[in-house]
Amino acid sequence: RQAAQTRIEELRELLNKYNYEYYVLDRPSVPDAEYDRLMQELIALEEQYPEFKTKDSPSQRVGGQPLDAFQKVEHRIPMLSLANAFNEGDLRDFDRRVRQEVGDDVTYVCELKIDGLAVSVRYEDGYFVQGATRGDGVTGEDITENLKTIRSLPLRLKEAVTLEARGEAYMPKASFERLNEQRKQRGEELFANPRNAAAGSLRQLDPKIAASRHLDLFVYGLANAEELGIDSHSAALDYLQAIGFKVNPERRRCANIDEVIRFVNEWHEKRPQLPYEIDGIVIKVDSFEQQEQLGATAKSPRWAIAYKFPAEEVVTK
Ligand SMILES: Cc1ccc(Cn2cc(C(N)=O)ccc2=O)c(C)c1
Repeated sequence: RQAAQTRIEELRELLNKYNYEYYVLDRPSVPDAEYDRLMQELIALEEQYPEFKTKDSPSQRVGGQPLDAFQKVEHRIPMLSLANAFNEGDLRDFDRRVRQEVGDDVTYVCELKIDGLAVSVRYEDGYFVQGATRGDGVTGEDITENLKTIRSLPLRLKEAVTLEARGEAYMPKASFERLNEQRKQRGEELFANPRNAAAGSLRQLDPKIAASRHLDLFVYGLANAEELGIDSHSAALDYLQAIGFKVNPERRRCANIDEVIRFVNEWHEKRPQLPYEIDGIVIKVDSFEQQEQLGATAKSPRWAIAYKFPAEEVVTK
């Protein structure tokens, strides 16, 4: 019995590591069959010794019983929405307003705006405890069970830290094409785009359906960064990556708005090459002190803006 508990702990650590290598680093160190064999062993041992099953066990990712309804969740820190920019002039106006307030010594961070569903994920002592949709920014829906099926979401962080992260759950283009192909074969209604498919998948009460949709997640913010002594957005992103989250690598610190505009144009060009859809670029003032100085309107922060790409010309096949 003691041997079983030790073996279960060993398998749990090993499989969590393999998940991280495969889904976060995109660099598996073992063949899929090896992963599968070990997962089957863990599931069998947890069946035999349920008392040794823990909430960070990778066996929790295949989806449990369907829920009757989603519970409501109040976001301790509201999830703000971003004002939009549609052209270079809007970006220069944003930059002028920022520099009028905080002076010319300002650094921006540019990130790809993933076209998915904004979610909030809470961890206590390093363990994933709850995940919710954005909802209206203050009240969202508890989709913890569905988020557990996203393999790149760590069930346990590399540090025993209590935090709330924000991210975008999305469906990669390849998963979207495969899913619509399947639905077409079954004569079911097709999803219009990956964003709708991701939203529809996370709104399923049955987590086994969410698990079958191959969703993914990029984490892009830390709601309680300052509690953790972090002083800039770029430092928050590096920290999130270091403790085990999947953070989008195509981020860049820019010393001025001209560099921001170069980044925006570069990714407008390169957008079709990405394995996921983006609908623009998010630009944030990097320093939290300067973010504080700029503050927020009732709806959105004055220290960030979302540059929206024109809707991609859909080539109807
Ligand atoms: C049968 C089977 C098992 C696992 C996987 C994918 N995969 C692989 C690994 C791995 N190699 O470290 C880790 C997690 C995981 O989900 C596939 C595609 C098929």
